[in-house]
Amino acid sequence: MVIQTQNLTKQFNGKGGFANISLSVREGEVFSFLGKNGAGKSTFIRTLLGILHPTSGEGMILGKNIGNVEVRKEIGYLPELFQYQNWLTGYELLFNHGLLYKMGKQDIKKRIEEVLLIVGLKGHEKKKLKEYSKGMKQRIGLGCAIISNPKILFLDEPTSALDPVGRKQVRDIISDLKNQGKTIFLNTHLLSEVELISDRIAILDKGNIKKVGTMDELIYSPVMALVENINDKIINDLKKIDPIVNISNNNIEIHVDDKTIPKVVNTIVKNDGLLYMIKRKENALEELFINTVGEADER
Ligand SMILES: Nc1ncnc2c1ncn2[C@@H]1O[C@H](COP(=O)(O)OP(=O)(O)OP(=O)(O)O)[C@@H](O)[C@H]1O
Repeated sequence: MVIQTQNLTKQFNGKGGFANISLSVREGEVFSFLGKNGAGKSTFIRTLLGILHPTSGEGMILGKNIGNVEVRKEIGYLPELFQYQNWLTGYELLFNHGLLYKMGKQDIKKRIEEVLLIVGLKGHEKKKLKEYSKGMKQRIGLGCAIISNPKILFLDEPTSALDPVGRKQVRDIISDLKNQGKTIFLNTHLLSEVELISDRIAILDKGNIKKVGTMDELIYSPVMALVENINDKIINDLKKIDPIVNISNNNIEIHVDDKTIPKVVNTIVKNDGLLYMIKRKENALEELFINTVGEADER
């Protein structure tokens, strides 16, 4: 486990923050923290980074207590709404971050070349940040987070302010970093992002963890079929595949894995059902999220 917490709590005069969080993050996984505004996501990351002092409980990163100076070198952090020094060039920003990590100048220069390729900004490094688009700024922010080639990356809402193209670019970089073996802890409230890149998810509500698991563990997303001529034979045969198959009007809702879908299709068609469409139900994560945290306003 690269990150481990035990009853970790951070509150501000007994309020806000998060409470009694016990979780483990495995090496090389993308772990997403999902929660509404004000759920406590940023406070959790800032506590793990040692920026905030915990109220109680324990946290370990790479086997050392949170806040340990040696461990900080192994951690990259992209804060939410990172403030860019617009008068600097991309190159200068990366260079300054290298200095913050106390890297040697030659090492920084070498690493900047690698980083520019990873974040797709090669050729743009001499431009001032004020000329960068939002997406480019977020990517140079990611570049700063990985300048020291850290083992763990904490990314706080890295895609929230971006358009779909910018989001995909950042998502692709996150996938590449995961493929390089980095462990990535991601804060987000964008459910679509979570579905696309996370290995495991924790849902946080008002400072408490409500659910943790893989997508498959958390979401049971049924397959929906639109069928005319539903008859007893179809119903009986489908019940043999899934005893709790749900049928209403022309809709069939059945719980099967992908490999079983052809069998469902075959059962419908061979019994004279007219199959117009079959697909897995969408928004399953959204449903789970809303059922877990409710629709009320933030605290
Ligand atoms: N320095 C602080 N002093 C007092 N309360 C704080 C402080 N920082 C955060 N809080 C409170 O702690 C709670 C969690 O805030 P936090 O910023 O961690 O949430 P979040 O899930 O990251 O939200 P967002 O998505 O809006 O960034 C909120 O109620 C917030 O008002």
